[in-house]
Amino acid sequence: MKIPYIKCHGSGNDFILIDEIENDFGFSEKEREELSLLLCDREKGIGSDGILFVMPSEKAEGRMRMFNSDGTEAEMCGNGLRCVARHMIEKLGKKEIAIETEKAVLPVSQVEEIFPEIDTFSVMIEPVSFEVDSLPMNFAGKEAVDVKIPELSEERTFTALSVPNPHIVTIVDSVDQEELLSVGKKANDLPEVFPNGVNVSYVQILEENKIFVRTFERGVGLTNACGTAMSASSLVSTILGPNDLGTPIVVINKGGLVNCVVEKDNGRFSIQLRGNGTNVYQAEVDVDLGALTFEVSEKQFFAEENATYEKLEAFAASEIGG
Ligand SMILES: N[C@@H](CCC[C@H](N)C(=O)O)C(=O)O
Repeated sequence: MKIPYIKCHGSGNDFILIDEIENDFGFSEKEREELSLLLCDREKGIGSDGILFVMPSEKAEGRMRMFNSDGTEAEMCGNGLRCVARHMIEKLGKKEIAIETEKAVLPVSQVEEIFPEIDTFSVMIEPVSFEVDSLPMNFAGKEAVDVKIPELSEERTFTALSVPNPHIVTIVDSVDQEELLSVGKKANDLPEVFPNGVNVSYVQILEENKIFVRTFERGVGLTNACGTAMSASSLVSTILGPNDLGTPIVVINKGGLVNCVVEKDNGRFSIQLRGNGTNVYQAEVDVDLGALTFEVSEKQFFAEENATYEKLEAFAASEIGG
């Protein structure tokens, strides 16, 4: 089976984008899982944090399904949705469209650049819920806001929320990557507390409306950035920290930066996530799922936009002294 794909990223969170509107491959659920395991592998595969399947929708201009590198499907993917938004916006020649995701039809648009020369896409992150049942999380209370989870850490306090994939967020003085790795692994090996697993983020407040976020992603591990995690972290650091509602929060990550605007309307939170949707290259992969082998054609790189993105990356690194 020959599958054209685009290798793309949002803040260095990288994906293989497969357009099933252009080509109806008729993948089974098992094939989606197998493709993710085979192609996302960093050593033997193409290498990526996940696959974005772009499909037709009856409710919107397109539909996104996102599979993590371990073959599991996520309810939502913020960085991935920006890449899908860019793909569909360019394809349809419109600036504002809607994309169906597992839990909601979400508005996406091309907006003012958040960094010089970086085409910027805004995606709505919702529904948002602090109810522990929405993750799900087994906890003695309706919500778990700024609470200890002794199975994970004796010291830290976490806030649980779904956006709508499951997240826990802790605010720290400085991000200890080794600790995050260990806590992330523990949290995803704790079905009695998190039956469906959970994304774990450590947030450092750099100044008012500027934070640094690192995330251990369910189904992947430590990634350069996670869009839903940066959105969840912006909301938590608005409620528990110095950030403001309705104001762009600059979120620095290992792969760049995004802006998040947290809004509250009739008691309900939503977050606008704004950032890049950068294409790295396009190619075709010839996959034999029976033999679990594949071959990639010659790659056509998007050299200019990648060179431009390097400037944003360098700026973001300088913001955290890297
Ligand atoms: N990196 C994504 C989130 C991908 C899904 C996540 N690992 C999960 O299983 O919930 C993002 O940018 O939001």
